[in-house]
Amino acid sequence: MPTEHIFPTGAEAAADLAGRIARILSDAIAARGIATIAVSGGRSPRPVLEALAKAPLDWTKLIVTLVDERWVEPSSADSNERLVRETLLQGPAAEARFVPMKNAAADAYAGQVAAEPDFAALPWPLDIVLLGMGDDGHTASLFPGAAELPNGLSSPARTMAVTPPAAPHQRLSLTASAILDSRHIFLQIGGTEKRAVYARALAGGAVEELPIRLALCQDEVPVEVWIAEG
Ligand SMILES: O=C(O)[C@H](O)[C@@H](O)[C@H](O)[C@H](O)COP(=O)(O)O
Repeated sequence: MPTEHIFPTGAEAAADLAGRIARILSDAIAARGIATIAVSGGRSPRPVLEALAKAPLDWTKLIVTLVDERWVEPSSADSNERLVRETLLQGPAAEARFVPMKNAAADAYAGQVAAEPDFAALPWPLDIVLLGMGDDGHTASLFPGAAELPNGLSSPARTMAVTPPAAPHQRLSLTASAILDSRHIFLQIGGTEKRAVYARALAGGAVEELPIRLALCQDEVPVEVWIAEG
């Protein structure tokens, strides 16, 4: 059962989440000399990443990567890499080592072949995986109905390529096993629709129906959820 942190607004939830992330990363650096975080894209993480960038961390000891990426140029407004560079990797935080997902391959499938060694070489388990969730219950780029979903849920690889059934761009994504090879999973949700999907996911059922269940319906990795009521 996840630990829930409920706030009236998204801004308050984001500020609290950023503080929690900073404390865990600081403890990881103190304990192991290095800390790793994989962050999601989309709209929700922006205020968290902007607040985290201001945390007084030894950024030279931090590895930042992505939970998933749209197969677009990093200059694209749809790029998760661009989101991270514009929000988190600013000021002192720009000293962090960033491991991108997008590479020069023509598509996400060739891109996955090129990216996998870089992700396999990360110091697993990751300290934090920051997830979001779509209204369809997807997380990362593990989309219900995607042809690649069964592989994404079972593969021992760290990354997978996927063509979402109803979202733009091919994607590169962490697999379920990579997401679960972490010390902390944090999920950020807000709004009525997502809170309803979250409640359905918690009630149990097939992970293929609501892939967020891969994180919510397991007891191996501690999961905390930041819920904005507004
Ligand atoms: O690349 C992406 O789109 C994300 O990684 C994706 O999994 C996201 O977390 C959800 O789609 C929620 O997105 P919002 O935070 O924008 O609602």
